[in-house]
Amino acid sequence: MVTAGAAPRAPTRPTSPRRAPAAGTSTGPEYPISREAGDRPTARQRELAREQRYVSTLYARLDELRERTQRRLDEVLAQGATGTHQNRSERDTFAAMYAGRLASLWAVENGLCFGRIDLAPDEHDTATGERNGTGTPGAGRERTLYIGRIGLSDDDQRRLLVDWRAPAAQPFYRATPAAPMGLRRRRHLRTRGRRVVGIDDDLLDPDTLTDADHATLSGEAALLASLAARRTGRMRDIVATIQAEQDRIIRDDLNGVLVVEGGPGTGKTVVALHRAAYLLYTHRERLERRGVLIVGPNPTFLRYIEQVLPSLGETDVLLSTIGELYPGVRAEAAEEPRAAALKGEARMAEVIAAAVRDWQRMPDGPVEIPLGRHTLRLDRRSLEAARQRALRSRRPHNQARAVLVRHLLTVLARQAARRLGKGLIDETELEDLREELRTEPAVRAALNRLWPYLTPQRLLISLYTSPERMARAGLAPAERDLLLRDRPRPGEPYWTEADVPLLDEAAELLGEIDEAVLRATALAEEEAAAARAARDEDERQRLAYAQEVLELTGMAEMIDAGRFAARHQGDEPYLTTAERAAADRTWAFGHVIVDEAQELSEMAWRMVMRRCPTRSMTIVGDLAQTGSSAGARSWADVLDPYTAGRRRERRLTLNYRTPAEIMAVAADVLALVGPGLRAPESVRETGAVPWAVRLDDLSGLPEIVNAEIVTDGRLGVIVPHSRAAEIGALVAAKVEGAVAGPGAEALDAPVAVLTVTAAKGLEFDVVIVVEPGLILTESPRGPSDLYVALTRATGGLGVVHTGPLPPALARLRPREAPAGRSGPARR
Ligand SMILES: Nc1ncnc2c1ncn2[C@@H]1O[C@H](COP(=O)(O)OP(=O)(O)OP(=O)(O)O)[C@@H](O)[C@H]1O
Repeated sequence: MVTAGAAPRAPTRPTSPRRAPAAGTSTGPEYPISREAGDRPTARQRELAREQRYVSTLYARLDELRERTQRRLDEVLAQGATGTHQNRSERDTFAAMYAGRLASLWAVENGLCFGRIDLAPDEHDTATGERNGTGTPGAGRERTLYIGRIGLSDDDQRRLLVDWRAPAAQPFYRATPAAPMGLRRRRHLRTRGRRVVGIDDDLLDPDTLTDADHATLSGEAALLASLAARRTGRMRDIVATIQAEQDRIIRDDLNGVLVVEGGPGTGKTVVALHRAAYLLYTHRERLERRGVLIVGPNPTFLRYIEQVLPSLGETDVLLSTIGELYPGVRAEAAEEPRAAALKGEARMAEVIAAAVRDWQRMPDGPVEIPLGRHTLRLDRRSLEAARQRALRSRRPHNQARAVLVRHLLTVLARQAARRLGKGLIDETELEDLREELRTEPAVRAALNRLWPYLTPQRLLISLYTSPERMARAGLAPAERDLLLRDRPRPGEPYWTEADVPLLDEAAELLGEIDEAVLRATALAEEEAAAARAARDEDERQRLAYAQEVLELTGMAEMIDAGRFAARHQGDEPYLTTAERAAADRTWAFGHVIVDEAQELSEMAWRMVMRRCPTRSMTIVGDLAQTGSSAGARSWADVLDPYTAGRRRERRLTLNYRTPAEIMAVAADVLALVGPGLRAPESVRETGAVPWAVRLDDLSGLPEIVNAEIVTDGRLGVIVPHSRAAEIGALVAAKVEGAVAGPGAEALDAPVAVLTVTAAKGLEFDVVIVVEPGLILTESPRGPSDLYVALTRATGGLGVVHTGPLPPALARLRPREAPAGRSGPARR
């Protein structure tokens, strides 16, 4: 997995996941008849032992493949760094291939096999389109296929395990009693490490139930156990429990724009990630070459989801925020939401274009160039003619400069010839004179002033620091005030997330500058300092990554991290597609997935669409959760300009995260977002009633947080933006292990204090929302923000407030404040 703006991270060796206690039966919309397991323990144990034998065979095969791959890798590396360039590059390619394969084989250790389907006699061919399965062979008899994270076969090409993405596995996710797709039974295998610890069966043809079948019936147990499991701070894959409505989206066609809408917790993110894995599996060749990009709302969210794809065996996908999509720029500065909203408006494209044109204006009077005893002169007409030629070339600014320069050098050369007393000169003499003049410092300086080389950074800095330039680019006085800034100061972050699409837009209009020219025109001080800082950080991360990969693949003793990292850096076949794409602004991806897509501004969409000219995209979001004032109000508004109205829309309707008790509260807030909006239906209840505590002041908050901490789980304290620093400091000081603010640390901490923006897309076992009244009123999208905050919990929800409780939260059950903290709870 590669994260943009940072060096790629190595897939990590999975650790043992936390397992949920078995859950009881419930009736879900897509699930067939079910009964509680365990009433015939002996039959059940026999079944467990049978499955254990099979699963052990699979792990033995996995071990064998790992050993084999490791041996091949060792052989390639043992050849050493000798031979021709071609030999070396072939060896590197093989080494990369084996190292990648090895990483994938390690990544599937946990939950290697999680399911099995039994096909009714003679039905298997039509149901699966597959020639063979495993288990009992022979025509006219029941066939069994085991489903797992990857496909495995033995040395005679007999299939042992079917990859969950293969067509043969589809009935495992889609079959229902009404449409059994040839299945008699679907079995979920629960494993701990390599041990099979549980079996849950869905019988799709109840008429054929045998006595032994009764022992393992349990229906939705696998799903409910997974939903009730404690959160670890990292998203897990759901490969064992994908639901039918989700599976249809995961396996949807690669081409065209697919929009997936759904309320909070409906699995949009997790489905999008499984779709990426499915598409890579099904269209491997196309997508491996062009790559897959996943855009997420913030770096913390990307850390939250980054393990999902490696756990599905896919490590070569680029994860990026909008702010990280411009190579070499770190968008780390904060800015006022109003400024960000303005920068996000589509008309900024015209502003940037006007800002470029502003640099292409010619002076009103003539330009005089002293040259020894003579002075050459470019009059207004020649200047304008040169400019028109450059514009007519339709090349980007930095390339069109060559057209203008050539024209003006010709004018100057003719003039110089006349001054030197030469009459008509031929083409060769003219060329010689042009080249001579080109190297004259005075000529170069004059041409540079007329049409300078521009980097996107220089263009934007010159715009933001000059009200005159902003006015000429079409910005109104109030808008200029909003955007006006000082020049960058060394060591201080300058670029904001909303600047990135503008830099990208500018880069399109300006075009590349020759490397040599860039060096010669010496970057501005601050740009050079920023570039150096970025390079040092990249270097540090690259080394850390290299070390991780080497350890993972057992190569650490054969090659040092520095050399490995250097090889990654160069233009070597060793670079993965995602790594190459991350470094190339103009890379066109084979498929782009945008998560929390409602947050993207119009300018951000322009940038994302440039990365995906084929428009093979999955767009995932919920308009009711839009928090950014630059975000979307309708999909048609943001997508029609690029898709000509052609897009497929799918809806997810069930909420797997938030229990019904919490959704009832959230639904009242959703009504404030828009009348008629419907919250998704929760698949479970917990019996825990959401509560509210009123305090006189927030000094009592840490005590409440301490009382709610979940053993081995995660608690999120969600706070208003304007009070984030103060409340974060208070909780971090008084609650052990609490972390204030976003970042990987917040994900790993037992308690994280976050704003709604930072908590977007995340989830916690328990959530405490602080000062909901302020969250509602402090931004124009306040109701959406509060809706997002309330729907982050998988278990408990509490609200702590000092002012009156907003009427929309009337369903919360009032709770006593801790003794001495305030009087009795009141509304
Ligand atoms: N089929 C499933 N099996 C097990 N868990 C699931 C399933 N579908 C979703 N979940 C779980 O539900 C939770 C919510 O999923 P996810 O974060 O993808 O939802 P979302 O629609 O993106 O939510 P939001 O819009 O609020 O960010 C996650 O913990 C996810 O693992």
